[in-house]
Amino acid sequence: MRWSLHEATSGAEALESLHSQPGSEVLLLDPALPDLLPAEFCGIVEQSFPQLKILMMDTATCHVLPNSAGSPFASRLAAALDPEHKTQEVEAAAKPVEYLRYAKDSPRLRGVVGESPAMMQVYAMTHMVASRETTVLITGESGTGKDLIAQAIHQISPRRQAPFIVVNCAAIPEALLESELFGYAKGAFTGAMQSRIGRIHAAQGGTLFLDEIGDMPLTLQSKILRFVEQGEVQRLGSNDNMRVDVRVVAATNADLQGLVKQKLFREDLYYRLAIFPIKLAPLRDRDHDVPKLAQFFVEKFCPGVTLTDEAIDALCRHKWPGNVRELRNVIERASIMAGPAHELRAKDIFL
Ligand SMILES: Nc1ncnc2c1ncn2[C@@H]1O[C@H](COP(=O)(O)OP(=O)(O)OP(=O)(O)O)[C@@H](O)[C@H]1O
Repeated sequence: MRWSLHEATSGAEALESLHSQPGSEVLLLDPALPDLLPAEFCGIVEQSFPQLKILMMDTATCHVLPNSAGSPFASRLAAALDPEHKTQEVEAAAKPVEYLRYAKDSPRLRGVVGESPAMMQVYAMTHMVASRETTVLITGESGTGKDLIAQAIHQISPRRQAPFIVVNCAAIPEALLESELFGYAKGAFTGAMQSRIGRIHAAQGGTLFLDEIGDMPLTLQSKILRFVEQGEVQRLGSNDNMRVDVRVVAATNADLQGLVKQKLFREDLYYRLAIFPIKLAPLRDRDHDVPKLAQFFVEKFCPGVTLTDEAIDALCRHKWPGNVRELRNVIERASIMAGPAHELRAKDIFL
């Protein structure tokens, strides 16, 4: 049987390589990564590539560490790699226990509520990536908080003093999106009386948040790829390439991989954006967060008012197809329905 082998010199490079080689089976990890803690790295791999078996190398001895393989193939490889055959009987998969501990201790993000394991992992990953230049792709259903996490990444990054520019790719008509993003030179089209910089330029030194990236027209994607990869932008109607220093965070609720398969989204752009994916779970899968979130929104819309136990029960029973946004709207409405009362009751809540 032939194997193909891909080498990476950093955690980010390894993640990029894994994304571009779907179906990879085994990862041989030298834990001395230059950019990520091994526990961080294992946590990301666990989330994005649950099928992948990790073999951890002991850098000093070049042995594969015991208990680090989880499939017959991984065990065979471990045995073949380990001259003293120390790992022939290894069984358990490399569970990122250390990583989960790290996630539990991770500081919260300002204005972001939730203590479910899924949110703790989001906090850990946000803190991990914020200080770097890495492109981040935030995924999750509508209303799960992608926008909020994108802002948090910027707020705790070294770029926080510079602009955070949001472009909603679905909200800007296709014909205008290129000039909005890249700007235009005088005379580029009828009505272009003077040159204008685009939103990419406006984010100089800061972060550009490309929301609903799945709606980026195919015709513009190669230009976006060039900007993300090389930091170069070309204004509409101009041949000059201008260099920019902008970090990109993208978000989508679309199935980007599905769009790639349908040839509606460029594969190379997908892999470039998805170097560091952060996935937000739907609220129905983290229902422990519902009471805290509800209380948070009550404080926002009617400070000092409390939620009755029946109201909390009603909220916890709901499945929240619109996720946190729906919960926010329900509490806003309930706070109006309750009038001057000191508590929000189940009958004030319309689901
Ligand atoms: N964990 C959270 N804590 C506090 N507020 C939250 C949280 N998640 C979402 N929200 C709030 O819910 C609303 C929707 O969140 P947001 O706009 O970030 O979702 P989204 O995933 O970007 O949605 P869309 O895909 O529709 O753009 C916002 O008012 C946001 O502040």
